[in-house]
Amino acid sequence: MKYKCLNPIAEVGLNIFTEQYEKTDDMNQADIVLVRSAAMHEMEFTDNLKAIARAGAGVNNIPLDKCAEQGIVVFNTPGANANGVKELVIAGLVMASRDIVGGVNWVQTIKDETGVGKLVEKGKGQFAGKEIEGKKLGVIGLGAIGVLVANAANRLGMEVYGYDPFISVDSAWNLSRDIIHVKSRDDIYKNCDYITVHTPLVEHEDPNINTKEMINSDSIAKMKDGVIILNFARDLLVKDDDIAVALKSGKVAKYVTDFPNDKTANMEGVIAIPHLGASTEESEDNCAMMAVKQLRDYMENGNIRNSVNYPNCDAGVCTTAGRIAILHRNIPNMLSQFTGAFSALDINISDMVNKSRGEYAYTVIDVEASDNTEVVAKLTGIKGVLKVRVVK
Ligand SMILES: NC(=O)C1=CN([C@@H]2O[C@H](COP(=O)(O)OP(=O)(O)OC[C@H]3O[C@@H](n4cnc5c(N)ncnc54)[C@H](O)[C@@H]3O)[C@@H](O)[C@H]2O)C=CC1
Ligand SMILES: O=C(O)CCC(=O)C(=O)O
Repeated sequence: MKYKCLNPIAEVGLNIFTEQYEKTDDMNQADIVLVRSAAMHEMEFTDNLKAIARAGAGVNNIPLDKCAEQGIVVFNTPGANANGVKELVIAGLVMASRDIVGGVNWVQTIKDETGVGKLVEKGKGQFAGKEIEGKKLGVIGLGAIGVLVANAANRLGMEVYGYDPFISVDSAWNLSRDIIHVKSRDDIYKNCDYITVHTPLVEHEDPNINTKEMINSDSIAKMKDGVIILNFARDLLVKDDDIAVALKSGKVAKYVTDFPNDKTANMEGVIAIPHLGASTEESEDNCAMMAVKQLRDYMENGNIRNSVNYPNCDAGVCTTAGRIAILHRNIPNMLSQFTGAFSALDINISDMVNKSRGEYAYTVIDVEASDNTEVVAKLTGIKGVLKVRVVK
């Protein structure tokens, strides 16, 4: 089996591949792809491609529907880089409150003069700031990162407000009881001195689901004067032109972004970090290991864990002679056609697992026959079947 890495993937993860797996530079030869932030929307995928693993959380660089249509399972690695991002968000809170960046840059301008120590004591007043303790922080999106940020800020003495209409049970369990749970984004906007966004980028007509450009002139108008906004999620969550106006007027005191672009990189009042949230040894290792383990389980057993376009499915390890995995549409009458195809060829089904997610479904069938070439051809011809894999 061949794998291609579209971005550098930590060696400790790639080492989990056995000798059954071989690295390729040719996308057309790849059975599986590992990716971080590389843009995949314009790529064409061959029938050979079976799975893509995003070593990270955000999957907006991957065409999920196109992949699902081609029977390509897309995985991500939820939570594996959350601590790395949390730590940088805390740094962002402090950097936006104390002019650390301005001060450090200023020292570079005086470093060759004599009496630097005296100059520092004389000039440091221009970089004085505020403390974060006692201030109000609003966290929009209480997933793996948002929960860690909320709890850490709370431990640093901030009063933390959290908003997430789709919060998972796990996140709810992990959230400190001190976090003030609010029911609308507006409650965050009107109350908080600092606002940090930790949602995926979602474009949707329902404004409660949509996150694209959720920070815009309307939402900013509802915020406190001098608010500080942090964006370690995706640049398109914030409308750049609106933040520019708000920074100029002082309505927004600072905008900290991990996603500088042509506009924000040149904006006064912006602290621009070059997408370093997950760039730690630990996060990169965690993501790579999780991605490779999930890919191997899919390739070797047909199991799906942490997919973002197909249902999760655990069929365990196959103990019979053969295992066939079918990626198909979630429409009526599929299972009866599958079992009919096997019975027409007199093949006994030992076990079957069927799972669905939205428009797509996944069926794993264990059989007592070891040569399943004929039944695979039959299954492939069924309307609504997107891909058939012989796992064993
Ligand atoms: N700067 C960086 O290097 C990194 C950035 N990210 C970005 O951060 C985002 C969040 O990452 P994780 O916390 O790991 O993901 P996650 O999936 O654990 O959490 C996302 C949370 O957002 C919530 N959410 C979704 N739509 C919402 C809405 N309309 N309003 C409020 N909450 C909403 C979900 O319910 C979920 O709890 C990722 O999608 C990615 O874009 C993630 C990792 C690294
Ligand atoms: O791989 C990276 O460094 C980017 C991490 C990220 O943005 C994500 O996981 O969503």
